[in-house]
Amino acid sequence: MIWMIVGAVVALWFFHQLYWKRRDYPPGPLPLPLLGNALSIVSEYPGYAPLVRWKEQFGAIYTMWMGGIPVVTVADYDALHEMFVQDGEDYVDRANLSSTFTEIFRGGLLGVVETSGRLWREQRRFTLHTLRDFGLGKDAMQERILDETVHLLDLLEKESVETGTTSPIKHIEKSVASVINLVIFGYRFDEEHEHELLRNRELQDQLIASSKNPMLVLPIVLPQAKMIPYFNRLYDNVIKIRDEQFAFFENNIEKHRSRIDYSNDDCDDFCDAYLKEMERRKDEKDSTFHEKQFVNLCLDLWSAGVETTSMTMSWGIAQLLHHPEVQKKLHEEYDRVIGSDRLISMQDKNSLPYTTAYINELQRWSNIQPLNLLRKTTKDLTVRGMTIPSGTAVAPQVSVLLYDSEIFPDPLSFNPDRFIDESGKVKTIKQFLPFSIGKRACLGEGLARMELFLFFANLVHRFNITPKDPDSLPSLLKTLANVTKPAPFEAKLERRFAK
Ligand code: HEM
Repeated sequence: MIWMIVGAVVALWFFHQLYWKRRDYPPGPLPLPLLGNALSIVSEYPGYAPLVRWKEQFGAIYTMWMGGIPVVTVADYDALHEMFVQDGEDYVDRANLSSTFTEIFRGGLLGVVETSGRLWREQRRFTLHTLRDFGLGKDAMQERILDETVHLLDLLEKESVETGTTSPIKHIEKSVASVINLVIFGYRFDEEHEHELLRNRELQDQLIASSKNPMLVLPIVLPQAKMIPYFNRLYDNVIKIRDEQFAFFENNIEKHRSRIDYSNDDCDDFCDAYLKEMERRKDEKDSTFHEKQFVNLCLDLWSAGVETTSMTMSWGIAQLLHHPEVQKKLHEEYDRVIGSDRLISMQDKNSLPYTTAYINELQRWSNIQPLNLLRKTTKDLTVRGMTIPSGTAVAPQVSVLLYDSEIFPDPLSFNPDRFIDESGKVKTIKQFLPFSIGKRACLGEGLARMELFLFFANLVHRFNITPKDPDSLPSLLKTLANVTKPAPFEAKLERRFAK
């Protein structure tokens, strides 16, 4: 008798796992109990292969399961446009899969990456508008980025001359972090301030190491566990790291506050602009502009902006070492169009189509976010005859488009010419969407595009870049991280023009 009951329970459980819980969503790969389809992604890291395979099997819209959570995945251009542009408001909210973690680490649903509703709208609009006023895409921003680019090139050259080679990744990360810090707080990580960046990096590493301990989940989901000293120590350690990370932003905000002049509208940086907006709205009921929100917004601009941009740049140097023929074509373009050792600026961009094609191909090939951030449906929907309930997590999986062999034949090979048309101009390919699509598309796209262009155009214009050892080129394997990351490598730089 007991075995019949056990058998019935097991059968019911399988019926629920394999059919019942999946019946309201678009079809997709069979999820494993508890793990969902996460194992396929992890075992075929960074996950492009299963995502592409499932598209071929189930079509443009399919459901994959991350643990017990269904994620409706959208993986073709027409469907992305239909859903995220034409019906953008239906998918405008962010899915938050771990609200308890957010509450503890951020002090609430704050910032811009994880938020939704009025707070997100006001903060995103203000941030985009303010970055534009500071010259995102205009001269003031270009001046800052060019200045930082020159610092970076000098540093790479100095190391290469002194030691014979340079290890570019760590210098690139510092430079990209300096640009974000210049925009937010008005200073770069020069010798006086470098220790702040180093400490931030240490804290980030410690946070990642602590969150790998599965025991940490207990005091987070069950506060009473903090009465046991071991769990209390684990929890306290994470809170200490968070507080020190926030203190970096809070100290900078305090310094700005102590010297700000609220009587005029001029702003030196984003922090000035934010504090003035806070002051303007101080009598507003439920204003979304307050210090805790600002600290979280700074954290978001840092975490969304630094790794993405610096890893794309690092992949770019690795690919130049693998493809001397690409470097040769870039040099020919600079010799023909620029014709001297002057700095290249955004004004030159339209005359340098091969440089743009190279950067496009770099972003396509490096495909740095295999799994995109998740959005959430704001109501019950029917798309192409399939139902998607309100509140379902939805992923605009642009990484699948970047590796679609019908749009980009032989997608894993690196070939900038695929972005050049018959007349030698840059080819627009609508499926090329590295910054995603719709209302939640990347907020830093303008800044990132400018950084990538100014960095690569000036780097390749100034130097011949060769491998340390021609028989041992950098690995192109993507290592496990938030975004796809190259393993450390070295390169030799030689000036193309005498000093
Ligand atoms: C090569 C560089 C970059 C790439 C490839 C990239 C890509 C992306 C992608 C794919 C998203 C997700 C959009 C979605 O939900 O579908 C995103 C969001 C975001 N990015 Fe970027 N990004 C880059 C650089 C930057 C920079 C430099 C900043 C900041 C200064 C930034 C700030 C953000 C923010 C704040 C969001 C969240 C937007 C929102 O939820 O409204 N990103 N980015």
